[in-house]
Amino acid sequence: MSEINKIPIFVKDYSFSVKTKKGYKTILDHINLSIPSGSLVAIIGASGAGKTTLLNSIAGRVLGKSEGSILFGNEPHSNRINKILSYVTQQDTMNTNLTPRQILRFVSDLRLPKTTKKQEKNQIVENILKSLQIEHCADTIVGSPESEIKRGISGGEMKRVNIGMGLVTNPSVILVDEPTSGLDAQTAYLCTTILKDLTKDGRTIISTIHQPRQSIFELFDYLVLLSHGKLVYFGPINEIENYFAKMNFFPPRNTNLADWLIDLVSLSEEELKKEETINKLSKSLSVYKKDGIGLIEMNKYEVDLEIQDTSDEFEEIDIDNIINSDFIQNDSNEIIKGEVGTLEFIKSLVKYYNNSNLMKKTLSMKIPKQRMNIHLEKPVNSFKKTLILTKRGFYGLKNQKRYIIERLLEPAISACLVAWIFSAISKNQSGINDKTGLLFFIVLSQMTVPVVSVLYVLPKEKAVFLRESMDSAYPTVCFFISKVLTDLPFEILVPTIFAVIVTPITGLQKNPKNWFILILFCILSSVTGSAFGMTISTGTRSPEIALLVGPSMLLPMIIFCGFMIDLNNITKALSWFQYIDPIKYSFASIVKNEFTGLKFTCTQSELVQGVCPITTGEQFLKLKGFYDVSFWQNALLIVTFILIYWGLSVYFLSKARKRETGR
Ligand SMILES: Nc1ncnc2c1ncn2[C@@H]1O[C@H](COP(=O)(O)OP(=O)(O)OP(=O)(O)O)[C@@H](O)[C@H]1O
Repeated sequence: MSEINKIPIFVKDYSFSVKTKKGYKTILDHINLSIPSGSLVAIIGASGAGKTTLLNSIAGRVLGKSEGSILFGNEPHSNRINKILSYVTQQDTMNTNLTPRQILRFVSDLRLPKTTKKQEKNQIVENILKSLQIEHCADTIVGSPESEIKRGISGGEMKRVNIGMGLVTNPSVILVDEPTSGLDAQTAYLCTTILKDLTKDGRTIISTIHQPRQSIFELFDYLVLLSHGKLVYFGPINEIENYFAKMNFFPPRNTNLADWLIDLVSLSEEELKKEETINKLSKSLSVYKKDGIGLIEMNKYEVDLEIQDTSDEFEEIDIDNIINSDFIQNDSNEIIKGEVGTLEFIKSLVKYYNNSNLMKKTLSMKIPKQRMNIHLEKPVNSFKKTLILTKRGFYGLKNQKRYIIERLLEPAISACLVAWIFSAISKNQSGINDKTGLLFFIVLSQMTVPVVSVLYVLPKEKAVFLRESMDSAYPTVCFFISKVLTDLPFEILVPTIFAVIVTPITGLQKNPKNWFILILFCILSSVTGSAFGMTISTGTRSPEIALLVGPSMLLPMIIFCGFMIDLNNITKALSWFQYIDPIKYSFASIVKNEFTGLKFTCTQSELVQGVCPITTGEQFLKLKGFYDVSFWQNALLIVTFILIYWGLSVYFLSKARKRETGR
C-alpha cells in the first residue's frame, strides 16, 4: 500500500483556451495558485466561470491550448503523478448491479499492485466503507435512485461509494467535481466532513462546489474564486471577509458567504448580454494580447471602431512585471472601479487581487527542490485484469436473477409462439414458402434481439469504462474481451433454447447433423448481432443516435439476405451488398441445411400444366442459388464479420477513451 505523499500544488500563470469554429476561446486566464499539502480547497464561481476546466486542468484531462504550468511538488503531470492522484467525477458512474463492497473490491483487484495480498485488499475496502460510513449498505445492490424498480442505496450513499472508489489506491491528491450536487444539506455536510478528514494525514483535496451552505463552506481551508476564467480570490477561507472589507465590501448579516461572493463576481443580466456581444466581437478581432495563447491568427474580419473599445475590457495584467517590481501594494491602496455586476467591476477585482499581498504570498511560496518519492509498484497484468473484469461482469449478472430469468424466458416464450404459428407446415408447395418464412424468422430473431440488448446495456457499461479509463485502470481491450466473454453464455444459451423448442414442433429436420448446423448458425447470428450492436453503440455518441442508426443499418441486411428478394433479381449496381451481408450467410446455410433431402408434393391447384414444380429440396435450393452453399465457408465468413465488428468496436472505444481522457 502506497504511503501518502504530502504534495503542494502550484498553478503558475496558467491559461487555457479551446479552439472553436470562430477562433480560440480563453477559458482560464493567467491563474496562479499555491496550494499547501493537506489542505481542502474549494473552487467556486458562477456557472461557466471555469471551475471544472480548472479542476480538469489540474487532473491533466483537458484537450486544448495551455500556457504556464501546473506542478505537483516540483513535477508536472505525468503517469507517475497519475498514480498518486485520484479524480472523483460528479456523476456517480459505477456498476449499479453490484454492491458497494463488491464495487470497491473489484476496484482494489484492478488498481492495487499485484503484490498486495487479498486479505490486505479486503482490509482496505473495509476501512473505506467504515470511514465513509457506508458499512450498513455495503451489501445492498447499488441500483439506481431514479428508478422505482431498481432502487438500491440512496443518492448520498452512492456519492460516498463514488468517493470510496477514488480512495482505494490511497491517493495523495484527490480532485473532486461537485461532491455535494444533488444531496440534501445533511448528506452534503457529511460528504464534505469526510473530505476534510481525508486531508488530516496530508492529502491535498481540491473540489469544485456549487452553492455550499455556510457550514459546509467553513470546512474548507482555501478558496479559489473564479469569474469568467479569471482569478478574483485565492487565499484562506478565514481571510475572505477581511480581504473584501478592505475594499469596503461587507456581506450582509446572516448571509451565506459563498453565495454572496458568487453574486459579487457575477455579471448582471444586462452585462451578460453585452458580454455575449463582446465575446462574439473579440473572437473576430483576436483580442488576445499575450504571446502563446495569443497565437490567434490576425483577423480576416472587418474592424469596427466601437468594437475595438469594448475588446479592451479584459486587459491583461502583466504578472512578470508584478513579481519583478515593487508594484505590490498594501491591500488597502487599490481602488475598485465600476458598479457591481459590470465588467469594469470584475476587471477591477482581478487587478486588485493581482496587486494584493495574497497574490504576493502565492507567488512567493517555494517549490520543493526534492523530487517526490513515489513508489511505483507493478500493477496486475492485462490478462489478470481481463479475468477480473469478466468476473465482475458475471457478479453483476448473478445479482440480477430477474434479468437472467427474463433473458432465458424470452427465447422460450417466443419459440413456443413461433412453433405454434408454424406448427402446421405442409409438405406441398405452399409449405415451401412457410418453411422459408420460418427459417428467415429464426435467423432474424437470433440476430436482432442481441442488437437491441447491446444498444440498451452497453452505454451504461461504456460510461463505467470511460470513468475507469480516466484512472488508467485497464487497457481498452481488457474491457472489450471481458464484455464479449460475459455476453457469450447468453449468445449460446438463447439460440439453443429457441432451436430446441422450435425444431420438433414445426417439423424441421431432426437428425443430429441438422440440429447441430441449425444451432451453430443460430449462435453465429446471435454473436453477429451482439458484435454489430457493439459497433453501433461504440461508434455513436449517444444511445439515442445508436437506436436510430442500428435498425436503419440492419434494414438493408434484411433485404439483401435472400428472403425478401431473389438474389438473382437484384440490380447489378447493388448486388455486391449481399456479399457483405452476414444475415445472408446464416440464412442461406440454414435453408440448405433444412431443404437438403426433403421431398415436396403438390395439391391439385398447385400443379402447373399437370406438373408439380418443386418436388425436392435440392430443386428449391438451385432456384434460390443456395445449392452450392458450403456450411464451413459461410461459418468462416460470418466469423470474419464478427471479427471486423469487434475490431471496429475496440477502435471506437479507444477513440472515445482518447476523447474523454486525452490519453
Ligand atoms: N471544449 C470547450 N469548447 C468550448 N467552450 C468550452 C469548452 N469547455 C468549456 N467551455 C466553456 O468554458 C466556460 C467554462 O466552462 P466550465 O465547465 O469550466 O465552467 P463551470 O464553472 O464548471 O460551469 P458549471 O458550474 O456550469 O459547470 C463555459 O463557458 C463553457 O461553455
